[in-house]
Amino acid sequence: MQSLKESLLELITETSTNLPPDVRAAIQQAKEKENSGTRAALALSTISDNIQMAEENTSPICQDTGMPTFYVYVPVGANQIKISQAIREAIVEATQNGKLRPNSVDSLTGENSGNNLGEGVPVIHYEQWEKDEIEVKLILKGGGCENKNIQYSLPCELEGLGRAGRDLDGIRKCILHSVYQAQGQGCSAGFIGVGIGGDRTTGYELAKKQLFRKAHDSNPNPDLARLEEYIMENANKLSIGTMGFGGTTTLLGCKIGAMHRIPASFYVSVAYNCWAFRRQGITVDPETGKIKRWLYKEQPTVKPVTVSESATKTETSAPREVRLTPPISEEAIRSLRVGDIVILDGLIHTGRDALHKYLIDHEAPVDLNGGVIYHCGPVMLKDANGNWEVKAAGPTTSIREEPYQADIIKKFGIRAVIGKGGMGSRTLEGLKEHGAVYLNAIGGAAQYYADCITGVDGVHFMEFGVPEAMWHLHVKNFAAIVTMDSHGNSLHKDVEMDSLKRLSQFKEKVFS
Ligand SMILES: O=C(O)C[C@H](O)C(=O)O
Ligand code: SF4
Repeated sequence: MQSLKESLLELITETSTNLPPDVRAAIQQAKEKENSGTRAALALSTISDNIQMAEENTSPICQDTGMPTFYVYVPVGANQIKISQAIREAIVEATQNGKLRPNSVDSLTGENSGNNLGEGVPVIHYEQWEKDEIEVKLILKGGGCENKNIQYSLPCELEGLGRAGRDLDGIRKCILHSVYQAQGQGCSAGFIGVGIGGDRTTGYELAKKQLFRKAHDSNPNPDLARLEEYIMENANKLSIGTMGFGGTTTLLGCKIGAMHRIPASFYVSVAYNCWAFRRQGITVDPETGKIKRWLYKEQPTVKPVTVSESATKTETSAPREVRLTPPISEEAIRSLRVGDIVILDGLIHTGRDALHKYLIDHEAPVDLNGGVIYHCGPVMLKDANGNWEVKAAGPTTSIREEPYQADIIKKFGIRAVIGKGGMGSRTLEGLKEHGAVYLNAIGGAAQYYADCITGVDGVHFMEFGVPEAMWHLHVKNFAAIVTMDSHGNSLHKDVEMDSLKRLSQFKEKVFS
C-alpha cells in the first residue's frame, strides 16, 4: 500500500481541478439551449471558460473545496485504519499545495485548523465488498449548495404547490419545491440527489449517494425513472436559470433513490449540488496502493440538442458596460441600473461572515469610504519569496450577510458589494438609502476571477483563517452584473416572484 497516499492525492487534485466529462456534457448542453446574449448565456460561458482554466492551471474550479467526503469500498481484511491515515495525509498535502482551501473550522472557537483536518473532517464512509480491489469515491461539495439541501416530512403544505401527501405525487411536489427554494443561491444550474424514506440521517445520506450516479444514466426502477424524467423536464420551466438570472436551464441532473421507512416517518431529502459538481473515483490495487482505473473519465453519449431546444440566435441588446475605480462616487452608483455590467479596476476588499460580524462593533482597519466589499473566501498560497498568491477567488453566497449588510454599508460608506445569489429586502433598502449597488459575480468561477486579481495589497484578520480574513486585492477588468440597484430594483426579487408563479402550474396531480 506504499503508493496509496500518492494515489489519493491524485484523486483529490483531479476532483478539485478537473470536472468529469458527464458534468461537462450537461453544462455544454445547457449552454447550447440558452439564448445568446442573455445574462444566463454570459454566465454559462464564464463557467465554461473557468472549467477550462482550472484544468489548465491544475487549480481549484471553485475556491470552496467543500467538505471532503470519501466513500471507500474495501475487500474483506483490508486495514481501514491505514487507509484513513493515508486519506488524512493526502488531505494535508493537497491543502499545502493549494488544491484544497483550508476549510475545517472549530464550531465552538471558530478557529480554522489550517490543514483540513478536524473533528469529523474529512468524512470517510467504509463498506466491505467481495471484490479484491479498493474503490475510493470522493465528493467535494461546497457550503453554498450544501446550505440549500432540504428535507421534507410528508404530509406537508408547500408554498405554491399546496398539500403534498405520502405518495409519489407528494414526492414530486417536494422535489419541484426543493429546486424553487434553492433559487440561484447554490450556484445553479444544479444537480440534485433525492433520498426517499429512511430517517432524517439516512435519508440525507441516500440523497448524497445519488450524486455518485453518472449524469446520463437511467434509474432501474421504472417509477423513479419516470419521476426523474418528469423533474428534469418541468423544473427547468421554473426559469430560475443559471445563477438565478432567469433562463432555460435551472437543473442539470436529478437522481432519485428510495429506501424503507418506519410507519410514522416519511422523509424526502434533497442534496443540492452546484454546477461545480466535483466528484471522482478510483479503484486501487490493495497490494501496492496504485491506481488501477478512474471511475468518471469516459465521455458520455449525449443526445444532441434538438433544433426546437437550441438557442435562438437573436441577440438581445448588449448590456451597458460601466468601468469604475474605487473610491466610487454616489453619483456614479446612482446612475447604475439592474442589468448593467460593471467592470472594476483598482483596490477591493474581501469580507464574509466573520468580518461582517466584527465590523458591526469595531472600526475597519482600512478606509472603506467609496469602497467595494467582495464576499469571497479565496484560496491563497505564499510563493517562494513569501508573497501571497491568489489560487482561486470566486464569490460566496451573500444572503448570509443579510443581517449586517445595510448597517455596514451605512457605517463605512461602502458603494458596492460583490457576491452571488443576491440579498434581501433590508439590504435593498440600504442600497437605496445610502447609494450603493449589489454586483453579482458568477458563482464558482474562481479561476476566472483569480485571473482578474493583479496583486495582493496585504491582509487583516488572519486569525479568522484564510477564507474569512480581509484580503486587500488589486483587480483589473473584474466584471460583475448589477442585480440590485440604488433605486429599489432587484433581479433576485423578480426571479423569485416569477418562479413562484411558475411553480404553482404544477399544483395538480400528475402521478397517482
Ligand atoms: O465558501 C465559499 O467560498 C462559497 C460557498 O461555497 C458558497 O457557495 O457560498
Ligand atoms: S461557490 Fe458555488 S460553485 Fe462554489 S461550492 Fe459554493 S455553491 Fe458550489
